[in-house]
Amino acid sequence: MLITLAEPATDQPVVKPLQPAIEIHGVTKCYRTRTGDVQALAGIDVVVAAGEVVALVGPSGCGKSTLLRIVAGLEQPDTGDVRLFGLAPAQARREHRFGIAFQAAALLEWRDAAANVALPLELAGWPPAARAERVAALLARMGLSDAAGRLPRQLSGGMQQRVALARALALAPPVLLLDEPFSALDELTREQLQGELLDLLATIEPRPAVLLVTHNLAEAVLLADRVVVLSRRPARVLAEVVVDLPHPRRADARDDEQLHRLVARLRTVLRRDQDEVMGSGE
Ligand SMILES: Nc1ncnc2c1ncn2[C@@H]1O[C@H](COP(=O)(O)OP(=O)(O)OP(=O)(O)O)[C@@H](O)[C@H]1O
Repeated sequence: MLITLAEPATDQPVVKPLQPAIEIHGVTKCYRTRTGDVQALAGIDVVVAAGEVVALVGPSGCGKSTLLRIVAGLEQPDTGDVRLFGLAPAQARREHRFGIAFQAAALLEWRDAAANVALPLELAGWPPAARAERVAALLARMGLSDAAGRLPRQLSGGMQQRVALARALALAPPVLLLDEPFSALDELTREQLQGELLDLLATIEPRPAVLLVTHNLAEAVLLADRVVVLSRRPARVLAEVVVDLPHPRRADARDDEQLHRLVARLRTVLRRDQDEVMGSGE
């Protein structure tokens, strides 16, 4: 079944069909700390097409979240340029061009599930009746209708992440930024949510472009159309691997031999990078 989570927004400019969803060009970032400079990103170029799912993988601390935060306009790059459908991140945020979800669901603890999902709609000035209808549809889509009135602390970790995803999707953004959305969950719940995200992406029309940060290689391959492999810090792009598993994908594709082969390929790229560092005596 195809569902339309996209509400016709009156003030949303038309998106040109061939325009990339996300363009990251020559982005560098250095954090200045009391104990010295931390060079996080060393010239990153990544382009994500409309409707494409791209996973960013790399060693712990290499700069994946930094890059995602720069795309979201939460950090400024030192050099380089980021555009979402041609807009700078701050403008893209004002125009509700992206939704974002993090590892910790980051829900407002005093608001129930429905009110958390409603937040972006409130900020965008939706009238109460339209808001309520939209929130009910989103909660139903995430299997959370019975939990609408519960506070975050009354929800399991998986349910909290579902609420966070529903909130990120509330304004039907054409871009979804996901930073380790499932990594705080136990393995079974994580697999369950991966399956739900696959279903969601297969049924949302039009499909949003997704930039997904994960350190889990199997998750990257299962969910993404393309995996961008970042090096150890300062991060640069080591490889881009196209995931040619068929669509629509189901969660049981995780047992697919082709998936395992792709994971092995990613691991080889990362290991080679690691070995270079060891070889250089660092
Ligand atoms: N605000 C900050 N100030 C100083 N250093 C920072 C800041 N944010 C991140 N860093 C440093 O920048 C580097 C990249 O961090 P980042 O969180 O982007 O990596 P990551 O690849 O997402 O890590 P992980 O996989 O462990 O989540 C790390 O060395 C981190 O300690």
